[in-house]
Amino acid sequence: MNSTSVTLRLLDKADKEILKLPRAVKGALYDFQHKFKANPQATGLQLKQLKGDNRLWSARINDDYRALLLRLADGDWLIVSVKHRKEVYENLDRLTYGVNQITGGIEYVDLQVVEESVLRKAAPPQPPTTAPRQPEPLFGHITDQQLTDLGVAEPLLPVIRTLTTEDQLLGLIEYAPQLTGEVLLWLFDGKSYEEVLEQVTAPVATPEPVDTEDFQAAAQRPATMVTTTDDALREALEGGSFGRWKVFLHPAQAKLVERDYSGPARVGGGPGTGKTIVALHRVKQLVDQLPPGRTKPVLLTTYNKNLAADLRARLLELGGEALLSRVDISHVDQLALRVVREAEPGSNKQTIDDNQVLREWRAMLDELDETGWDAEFLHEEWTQVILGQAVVSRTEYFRARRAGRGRNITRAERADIWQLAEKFTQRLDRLGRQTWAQVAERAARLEMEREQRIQAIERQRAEAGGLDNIHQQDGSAAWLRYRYRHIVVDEAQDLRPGHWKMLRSMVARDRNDLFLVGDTHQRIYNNQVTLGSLGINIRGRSAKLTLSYRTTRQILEKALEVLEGESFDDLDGNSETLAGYRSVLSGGLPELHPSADWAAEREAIAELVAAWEDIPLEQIAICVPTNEMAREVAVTLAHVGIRAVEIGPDGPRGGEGLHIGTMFRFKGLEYQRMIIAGVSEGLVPRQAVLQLKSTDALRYRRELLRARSLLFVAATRSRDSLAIFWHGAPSRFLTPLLPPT
Ligand SMILES: Nc1ncnc2c1ncn2[C@@H]1O[C@H](COP(=O)(O)OP(=O)(O)OP(=O)(O)O)[C@@H](O)[C@H]1O
Repeated sequence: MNSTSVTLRLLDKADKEILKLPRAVKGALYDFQHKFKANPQATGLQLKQLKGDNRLWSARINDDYRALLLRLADGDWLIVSVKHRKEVYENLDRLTYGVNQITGGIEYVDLQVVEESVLRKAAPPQPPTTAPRQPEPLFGHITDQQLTDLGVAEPLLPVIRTLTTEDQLLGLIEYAPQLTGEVLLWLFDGKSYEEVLEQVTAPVATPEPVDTEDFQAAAQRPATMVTTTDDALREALEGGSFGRWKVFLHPAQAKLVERDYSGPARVGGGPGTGKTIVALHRVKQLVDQLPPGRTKPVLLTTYNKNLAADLRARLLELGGEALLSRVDISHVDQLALRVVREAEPGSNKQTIDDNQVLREWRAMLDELDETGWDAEFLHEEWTQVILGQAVVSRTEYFRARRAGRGRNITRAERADIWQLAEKFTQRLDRLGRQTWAQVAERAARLEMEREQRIQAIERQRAEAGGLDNIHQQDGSAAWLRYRYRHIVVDEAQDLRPGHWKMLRSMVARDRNDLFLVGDTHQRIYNNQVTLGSLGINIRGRSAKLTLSYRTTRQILEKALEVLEGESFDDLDGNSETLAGYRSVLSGGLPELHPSADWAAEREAIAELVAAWEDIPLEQIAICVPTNEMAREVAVTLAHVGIRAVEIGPDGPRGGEGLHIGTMFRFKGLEYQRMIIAGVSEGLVPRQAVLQLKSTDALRYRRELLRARSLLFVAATRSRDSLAIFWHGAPSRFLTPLLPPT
């Protein structure tokens, strides 16, 4: 057989089995796959068909272990399992495989293994006290036909019928195909057949009719989660660093990554559903389709520096230096600043953050002895209405829309605000400072002008029958063209209107131009936009991910309660929900820790962290409402010898230790264990927000929503466990989590 024509793939879940193998066997498996690809018929491999089956084969890894392989076609093999020699032939009739009729993906089930796993989780027999009650089957209300229609693997139906406890169900799910697990858990959580069909099954169903005998076609479908790359297999064998996300995309994720979009596309979805993962794979997909070159035609951007650094690290993991060399990774403010500096090379203005801007507003109001307006209000009005709508004159400001701004203002008040805003702009200019909102708006204007020049050149070129007119080019003599071929945006919910206008003008309006991922439930910077009005039309190209890979079901349920009663948008003026949002991960309920006062709360936190001896410190994070509280917790921890590093705007400030910071800092991050501290009334939300209730009802609602979203973001950073601390009265947001009084 020709060695180059042999493909060897590894089925999802087989890699999990492999991770558990003894070290020596892993090494042998690595050698095995090389030998197999070179020549499956080599005598040492003892490749043989299993009795009574035309597709299942076994091959020798070493003296004791065998690989079980499906022969998909000539020279096309799929490893479905690795087993001890003795177990291969014992329960042959219990090994089943097939093509799922709904997803069209290949599924492999070892009934023996599933049943053992269910049994391990079964409750020990109870001593006969009173007449034992027959436990209710978990899925008595659903027919076999319904389960198969939902995509449950048929061979598992008899075992599913025996399930009576959640533990048994979790035992089954560990070894069942992915979709079976998702469907069963969602039904177990009380969702109806129709809901599951719509939210779990339909998104992964294959549109074309499935030929269940065509294994080769099935292997190509996203629902068959396989890896063929050597690197991925090697990493799996080495354990530890193996990132499953690099290889086994969920079919719903894969569809979004691979699709050809006729224009801008958007992917939403709750925390931990893999939006960032999808964005990274999308970048790779786009680069793979470009001709080779030395430029960076793809932009990957996100909200802040810390997150951009994280994207860079993950993209490097996914595609190595070759991929990185074609991608510009910048956070969106940095990008805007670059554009502004390019246009004003001599300028050395200092760019200041929101806190500094507010201090400047206050200082100015004090100097003017102006008590009629508060700094926060003026800052927002200036940023969102004046800068946000590029208002340049008093007359324009009189006409400007103030939707969503809360209290109405009279004409006289508008005149007053305009005057203060002008004074403020002059003051910043005089001080040699600018705000990030100003930078974003300037960058947007510059890029829009640039785009107009490009379009004018293109028009002229078209008129001249495709010939270039050198005089139309940039002063630098470089060809003036769009900065990027494709733009991918993470954390899209927090970008400002100026950012969007800038990005829109940086890429030609073409297929696959913009790809945005984000979750408006996690919006924490009050930058609500309607993309359509900013020239970004996502209609018909919007999708949602629903399966969380990070947060356990128990934490997810509680985190969602924090948001109850609020409504959210889809970045385009319509509403969006987290319907279908779920997890197949299971763990403990969030722990609740009340204390009498702040000092006692800090002691309690230190005590809990000290008890987590076996957890690496970098896998633990504590988030608190204010920077000062972060410092105070760090001091208390230091007293008991626990090192903490603060997360600043650019990420952790050096050194090793657990991470500590305000809730804002945890956007986009994840930890094994998470502590949210200081969740007291008056701190979450801040007292100042509560005071708005009587003065500015709309702003009050907006700030309340933002505070909820912050808590939601914090709560969904944890993979395994979440502990919530407070002192005095608990935050009003915790009410649904507290036991009824
Ligand atoms: N297909 C997958 N296989 C394995 N792990 C995955 C997969 N997709 C995502 N994950 C893991 O789930 C976690 C969350 O993924 P990611 O950060 O992309 O989610 P997100 O939707 O961007 O979250 P957030 O909105 O909270 O920032 C990560 O640890 C990631 O590695």
